[in-house]
Amino acid sequence: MPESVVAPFPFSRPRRTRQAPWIRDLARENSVGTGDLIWPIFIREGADVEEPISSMPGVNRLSVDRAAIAAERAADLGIPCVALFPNTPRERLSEDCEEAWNPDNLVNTATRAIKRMVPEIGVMLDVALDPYSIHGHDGILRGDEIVNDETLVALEKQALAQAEAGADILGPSDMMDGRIGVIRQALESNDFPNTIIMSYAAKYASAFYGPFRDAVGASGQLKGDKKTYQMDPANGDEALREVAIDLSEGADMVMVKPGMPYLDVCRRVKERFGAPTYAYQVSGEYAMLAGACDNGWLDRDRAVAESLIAFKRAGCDGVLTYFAMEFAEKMATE
Ligand SMILES: NCc1[nH]cc(CCC(=O)O)c1CC(=O)O
Repeated sequence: MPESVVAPFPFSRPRRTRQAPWIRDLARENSVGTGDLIWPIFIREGADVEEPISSMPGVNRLSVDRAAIAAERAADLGIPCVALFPNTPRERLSEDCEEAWNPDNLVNTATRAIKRMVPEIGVMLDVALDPYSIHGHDGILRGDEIVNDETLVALEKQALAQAEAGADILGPSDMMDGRIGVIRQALESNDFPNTIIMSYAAKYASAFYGPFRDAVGASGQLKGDKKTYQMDPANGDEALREVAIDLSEGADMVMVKPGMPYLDVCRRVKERFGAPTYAYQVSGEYAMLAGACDNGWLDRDRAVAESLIAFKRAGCDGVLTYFAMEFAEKMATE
């Protein structure tokens, strides 16, 4: 930040540059557009279905065909990328999570369907085992431990199946140690040199993921918490170490998650590394805002826009947000 030189009042009157829309436009430091957004979509089984998620009013689980149509609409509105999350049928959950590397699982099938219908939109997939495990954890459970290195073997298989299906960005969201290096090595050795890795680098053990676990059907199962692998919300320096590790292992882009309660972390990450930096405005943040808006306590359009510009102001290059479509639709009509 350049040191600001400010004249004493009345020579300095900050209100001069706020007096009318044209001068506010001219003085504005940041902007957020549809090109900054990644839209997360929940995928479910079946055909021609859209199923509401009660803890995320306004968000639906879509069948693969509906997801492809939605992705086409997103592309038309200028959204560059969608992120897909599966609501895996119960009978496909297991201890070993082999559904995660099934080439025909929900997200891989949806990726192929979207890439066929809308080749110009980016598709991002989460690399993590929680939507496939019977216990809802992001790794393999042995006794009461989430075992790191055995999980890496599973994540590698999952990542390769996703790259094979045509995913453009892989988003390891599991917080195992060493996973970026393993996945990058596997991609290089298997002729996927262009697959992008957006690492969930600073991912906190947060209360704000509750509605997501509902959406993917993992809330019932989860035993205990994720504190042995996700970060302590009290820590900031540790986030910088996590980001440093992931970049040094070959991540192209990094993410901070959740978003709004961690804007300080976004700022520090961007300033320290200058890498492409993203925030995930997570399900609980969506639920909080949507709930207040639905009750008439907040003006939805304004609250959503303000929440998104905050990420840009904090230094993020983009945001994963469940508000992406409504924001894009609003922008298109303005
Ligand atoms: N590893 C899975 C994953 N990927 C994205 C989210 C949360 C997204 C959201 O809350 O919107 C989670 C949940 C978790 O870690 O428990």
